[in-house]
Amino acid sequence: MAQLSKDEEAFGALMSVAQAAERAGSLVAPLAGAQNVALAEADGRVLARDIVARLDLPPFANSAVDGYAVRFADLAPAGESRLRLSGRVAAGADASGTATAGVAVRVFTGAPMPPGADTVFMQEDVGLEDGFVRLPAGLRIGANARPAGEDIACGETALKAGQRLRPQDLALLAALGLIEVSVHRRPRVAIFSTGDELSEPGEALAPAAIYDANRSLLRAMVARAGAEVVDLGILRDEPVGLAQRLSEAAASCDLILTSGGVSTGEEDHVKAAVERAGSLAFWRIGIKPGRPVAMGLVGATPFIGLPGNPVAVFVTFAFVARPLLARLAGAHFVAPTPLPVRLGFPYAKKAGRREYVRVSLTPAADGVMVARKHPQNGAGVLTSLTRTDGLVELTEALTRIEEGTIAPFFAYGLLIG
Ligand SMILES: Nc1nc2c(c(=O)[nH]1)N[C@H]1C(S)=C(S)[C@@H](COP(=O)(O)OP(=O)(O)OC[C@H]3O[C@@H](n4cnc5c(N)ncnc54)[C@H](O)[C@@H]3O)O[C@H]1N2
Ligand code: MOO
Repeated sequence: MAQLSKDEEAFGALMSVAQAAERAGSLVAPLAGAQNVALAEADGRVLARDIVARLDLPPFANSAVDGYAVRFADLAPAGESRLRLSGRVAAGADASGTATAGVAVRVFTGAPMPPGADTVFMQEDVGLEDGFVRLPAGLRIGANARPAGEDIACGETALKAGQRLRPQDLALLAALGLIEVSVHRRPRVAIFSTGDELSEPGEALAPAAIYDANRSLLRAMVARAGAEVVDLGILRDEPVGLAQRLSEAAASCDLILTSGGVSTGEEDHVKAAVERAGSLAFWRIGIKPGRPVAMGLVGATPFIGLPGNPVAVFVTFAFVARPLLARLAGAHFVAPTPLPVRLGFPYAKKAGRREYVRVSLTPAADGVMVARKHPQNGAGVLTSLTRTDGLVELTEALTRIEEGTIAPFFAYGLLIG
């Protein structure tokens, strides 16, 4: 608690993650400008307009199985029926001239239903003898037949503007016959690392230097979030040059992300540079790891200063930057849904901040997944991210969490899509 009271003395109560998200959201508006892209290029893009189905899906009633189509009314009211076999309709064939009164028609999966037929018996369930088909009792009317429009009806909204297109959305658009869609322009996101201690991978490592890991992390996270990456390299710890580079980036990008240099040390120059080139909206929020995160504007371009520690970069990108990026991209941000897991450890935390704990999952005898805390929880330990399955979220009000408590778990896949 001593640390918390010192924090409060120095900085006042920390802004919550939710308040920070709201504040950040109020500073950015969705980008103007849409473009048409071919379906083959549309994965991950954000729809600029609603898509209305211009045909029924499926477009015609068809058989869901290989079997025999009949008119339900021709079946015996009780017990087995026996109908003459007449006609054959394959997928892609024209069924319009096929007679169905009092007969069973051979059909295949995807074949149009012969006119008047409403029910299909699976071939495994029937008996064949001398040009007749024996049909067991018990099938309901409409069984194994797919009516036109059962998936989506002509005139219905198939996908809404703001949907970030996933593989299954692309399949739906293709099934509706579309070859291109109108999508929002992708935000251009400038990425900088800051710090005199940073070397580029591939270069010789100078004394007291480390290789820049955060730009690789951010490049991939930004790209997976559907934005265009503008990698601007490493900025040195020097406020005037920093402000200059930030202003240049603001002129050609829609969002600036930096990592490092946002804490309290006198070598942490990023906040001062942002104040020189624009304005700070907030600094420090109630999140761990990642507390020193800063947000502001450089000119009119939103800026997020992520902390330097790589785990803090991961967490603050996922929970602070990603919702803002979605808003810029014109997307409906769907907050990832955590799943319940059982904590395999007790935990003590400070009130007033949201903590994300790196955990690995193993199933217990009762089938519930048990979360085990990674032994190293330093915000600079990259293997704590590579050797675990995801993050357990412990919300602001919690202080003491007992082993066995059910807690929300975010698999990494939910945070980097
Ligand atoms: N007196 C205080 N010290 C610190 C505080 C505090 O409140 N008071 N906060 C701590 C927390 S929490 C974090 S997180 C860090 C964040 O500080 P900065 O954003 O100023 O980050 P740096 O000091 O520049 O770097 C922190 C750490 O991360 C390494 N780093 C930086 N960039 C990269 C990169 N691109 N790739 C890999 N590693 C990177 C850097 O070398 C440092 O070790 O501050 C705490 N201190
Ligand atoms: O909150 Mo800082 O991000 O861990 O170490």
